Amino acid sequence: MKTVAVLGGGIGGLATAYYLSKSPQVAKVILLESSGRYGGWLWSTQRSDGAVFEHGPRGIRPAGAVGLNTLNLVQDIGLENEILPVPYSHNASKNRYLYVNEKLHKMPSGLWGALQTVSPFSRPIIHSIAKEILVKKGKEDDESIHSFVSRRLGKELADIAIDSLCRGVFAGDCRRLSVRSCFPPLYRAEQSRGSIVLGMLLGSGGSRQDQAVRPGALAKRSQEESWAQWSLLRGMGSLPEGLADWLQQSGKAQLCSEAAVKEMHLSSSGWEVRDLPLQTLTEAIPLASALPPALAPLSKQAQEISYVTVAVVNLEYQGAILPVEGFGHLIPSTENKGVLGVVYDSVPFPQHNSPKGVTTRLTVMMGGAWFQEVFGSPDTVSEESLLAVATQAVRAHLGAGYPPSWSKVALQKNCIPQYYLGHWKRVESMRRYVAEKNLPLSLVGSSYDGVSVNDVINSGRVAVEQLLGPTP
Ligand SMILES: Cc1cc2nc3c(=O)[nH]c(=O)nc-3n(C[C@H](O)[C@H](O)[C@H](O)COP(=O)(O)OP(=O)(O)OC[C@H]3O[C@@H](n4cnc5c(N)ncnc54)[C@H](O)[C@@H]3O)c2cc1C
Ligand SMILES: C=Cc1c2[nH]c(c1C)Cc1[nH]c(c(CCC(=O)O)c1C)Cc1[nH]c(c(C)c1CCC(=O)O)Cc1[nH]c(c(C)c1C=C)C2
Repeated sequence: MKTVAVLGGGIGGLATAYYLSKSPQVAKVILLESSGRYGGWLWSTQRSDGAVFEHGPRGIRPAGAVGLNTLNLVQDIGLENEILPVPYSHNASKNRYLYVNEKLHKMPSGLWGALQTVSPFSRPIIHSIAKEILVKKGKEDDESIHSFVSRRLGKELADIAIDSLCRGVFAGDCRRLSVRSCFPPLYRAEQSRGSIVLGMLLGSGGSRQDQAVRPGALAKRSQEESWAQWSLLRGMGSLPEGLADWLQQSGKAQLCSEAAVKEMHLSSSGWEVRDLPLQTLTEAIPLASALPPALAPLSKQAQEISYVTVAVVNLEYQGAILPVEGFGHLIPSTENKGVLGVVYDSVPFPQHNSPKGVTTRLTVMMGGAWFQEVFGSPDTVSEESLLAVATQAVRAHLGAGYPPSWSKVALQKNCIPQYYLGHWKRVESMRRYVAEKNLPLSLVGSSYDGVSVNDVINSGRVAVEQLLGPTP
C-alpha cells in the first residue's frame, strides 16, 4: 500500500488525488497546496445577490474522450444537479465574432458559411479547404501554428482566424506556438494523411488512453442533448470545491492548504518534504522549483517552459447592452495587441446574472503574450489602468454608452503555459529522465499535455493509471 503526495491543489492536483483515492493500492493521499484556496485558476465570485463572475475558465466542452471523462468525475462527486448545459443549437454555440477593422464580423460556420465570401475574409473558406488537399506534407518535426496554417490554408486565414483563435485559447502568439503540441490532431492529420481535410474525414489516430473512457449517465446525457459546453450553477469554482469535499469525505486524503513545498529530498524510502511535518512520501507529483539540486536537469527543463499573464476584467452593465447574441468576440493581434477578446457571459449562462433586473455580464481578457509590451510589468501595472482599457474596449467594440455598474480586475500572473516550438521534445525528455532515473514522480497539469480543464483532469487520470493500473 502506498502513501502518495500530490504537490499543488489546482484542478490537476485535485483530480490526481481523486483518482489516487479510488485505488485500493493507495493507503493515503497527501495534497499540499501553497495558497489558502483549492482550485488554482478555477476561481469564481458569487456576489451576495447570487450573480456569478468567473476569473478563470467559464465553460467546459463535453466533446471527446477527455470531455466525457470530466463528466464522469462530475457525476461521481455528486455535482450533476448543478450542471448548466449549453446545447449546440444555442446562439452562444453558433455565433462567435471577430473584431476587425473596427467592426464585429460573425465567424463563418457550417457548410453555408464555408461557401460564401464572409467579411473580413476576401474569399470563401471552401477555396482554401479545396486547395489544402493538394499541399505537400511539411518536412519539419515541428512548426509554428501560423506557418503550418499559412502553408496549408493560406496567409489570410492564419493572420486573422488562427491568430485570434490562439489568443482565445492560449492567450498566445501563433507565430511562436507549436502546432504539434497545441493542436496535435492537425499535426497528426498532416503526418498520417498528408492533409488536414483528409485527416478529419478519414481519421488520423489518437492516443490509446483517449479511447478508454466509458460514458456514465451524465456523459451520455451530454451526447443525447448535444451539449457544446457546460458550467455549474455556482460557477466553475464549485468543481474544485466539490472535489475537495469529496476527498475530505473519502477518508484517505489529507488536504493541506497554505503548505507551499519549497524543497524536497529523495531518500531510499521515498520523498521527504523538509519544511513540513511529513516524513515519507513514496510517490510525488512535484513542481519544478521544489526539486533537489541532484535533479537539476529536470528542474531546468521545467523552468524553461514559458507562461503568460492575463488580466481578466469582469464587467456588469445595467440593461441589455449587446448588439449581437453569441459566445463573444476575439481580436486579432494586428487590430489590438493588448485586448485579446470579450466573452459575453450573460448569453450562455443567464442563470449567473443578478436576479434583480436585466443586466449584461462580460469578461474582457487582456495581455497574454503581449502583456509586457502593452501594459508593462505585471508587478507594477495598476488595476485602474486595466479597468480603463477594458471599459474603453467595450465602449468601442460593443457600443456601451455608459460605464459598468460593477467590475472586478483579476491579474492572473503566469496562468497559461505556452507550448512553443520543441515543447514536445522537452516533455518527452523530462519523462525519459524520470523513467531512466526510476524517480517516484509523475508530471501532471497544464504545463505538459494540454491546457484545457479536460486535458488537465485527464493528465491526472493517465498519471495514476501509469503508476497503479486502471482506476476502478
Ligand atoms: C483566464 C483563463 C481562462 C481559461 N479558460 C478556460 C476555458 O474556458 N476552458 C478550459 O478548459 N480551460 C480554460 N483555462 C485553462 C485552465 O483553467 C487551466 O489550464 C487549468 O485550470 C490548470 O490547472 P492546473 O491544476 O494544471 O494548474 P493550476 O491551476 O496552476 O494549479 C497549480 C496549483 O499549485 C499550487 N502551487 C504552486 N506552487 C506550489 C508549491 N510550491 N507548493 C504547493 N502548491 C503550489 C498553486 O497555488 C495552484 O493552486 C483558462 C485559464 C485561464 C487562466
Ligand atoms: C480572449 C482570451 C481567452 C478566452 N478564453 C481563453 C482565453 C485565453 C482561454 C481558453 N478558452 C478555451 C480554452 C480551452 C480549450 C479547449 O480545448 O477546450 C482555454 C484555455 C475554450 C475556447 N475559447 C475559444 C475557442 C475557439 C476555444 C476552444 C474550444 C471551443 O471551440 O470551444 C474562443 C474564445 N475564447 C475567448 C473568446 C472571447 C472566444 C471567442 C469568441 C476568451
